[in-house]
Amino acid sequence: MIEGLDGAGKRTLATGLTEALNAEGRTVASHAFPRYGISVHADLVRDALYGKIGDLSDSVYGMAVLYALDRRGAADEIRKDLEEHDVVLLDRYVASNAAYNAARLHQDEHGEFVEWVRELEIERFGLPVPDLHLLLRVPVEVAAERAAKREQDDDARARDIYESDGGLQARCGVVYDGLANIGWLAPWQVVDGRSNVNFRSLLGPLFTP
Ligand SMILES: Nc1ncnc2c1ncn2[C@@H]1O[C@H](COP(=O)(O)OP(=O)(O)OP(=O)(O)O)[C@@H](O)[C@H]1O
Ligand SMILES: Cc1cn([C@H]2C[C@H](O)[C@@H](COP(=O)(O)O)O2)c(=O)[nH]c1=O
Repeated sequence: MIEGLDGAGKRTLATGLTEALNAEGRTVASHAFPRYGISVHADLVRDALYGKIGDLSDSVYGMAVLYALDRRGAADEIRKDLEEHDVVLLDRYVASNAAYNAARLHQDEHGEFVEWVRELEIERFGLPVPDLHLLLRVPVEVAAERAAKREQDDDARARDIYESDGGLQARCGVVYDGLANIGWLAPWQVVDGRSNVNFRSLLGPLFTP
């Protein structure tokens, strides 16, 4: 699973890893969450993030359930991919829901919230437990600069309410670090994303989490 702040470079990392794995003769399946344009739940997430569904986005638990329903719809496909491919790369997964939405709550509520996300997505929805999280860590300012650059390259991609909230991104970075420290749900490997990532150096950890 590739995790990190908005604009951290997750999609770039997923592409680089896929190329490096293919060059080693490994087959790769990949998915990115939310699955905009693929799932009705993801499209509802997008509408909420752009303020098109009243005050739905104010509800931390409501948003988390929508993200989780999007993933639940992909569970069978992910399980099939796990059988048919050497590696399944997911650009955001359950940990995104824990990190981003915990970051919208008071710090005292974080522990209870991340446990609720685990219980909802893994136990009730039966989503596969990841083998490894790759946390692409970059300073918030760098992630924001990259997100802004990407916006210039693709003007159809305006910033959503999470992306435009620098405070949220900073708190989310702190929650991610906490999840990585306790090895939440699965092992975590922190990847320094400030400069170019050496994709080949990550192939070992992918097979020995
Ligand atoms: N290591 C890097 N150094 C410099 N620029 C980078 C690096 N990685 C990615 N970028 C650039 O930063 C921008 C955002 O990258 P990318 O789309 O991969 O991020 P992302 O984490 O998937 O974003 P989001 O979560 O918002 O979809 C792109 O313009 C990309 O080319
Ligand atoms: C999958 C997922 C995502 N989020 C948050 C993280 C981002 O700020 C937005 C949208 O994701 P994108 O990478 O910008 O397309 O949603 C979340 O809170 N919970 C999730 O499960």
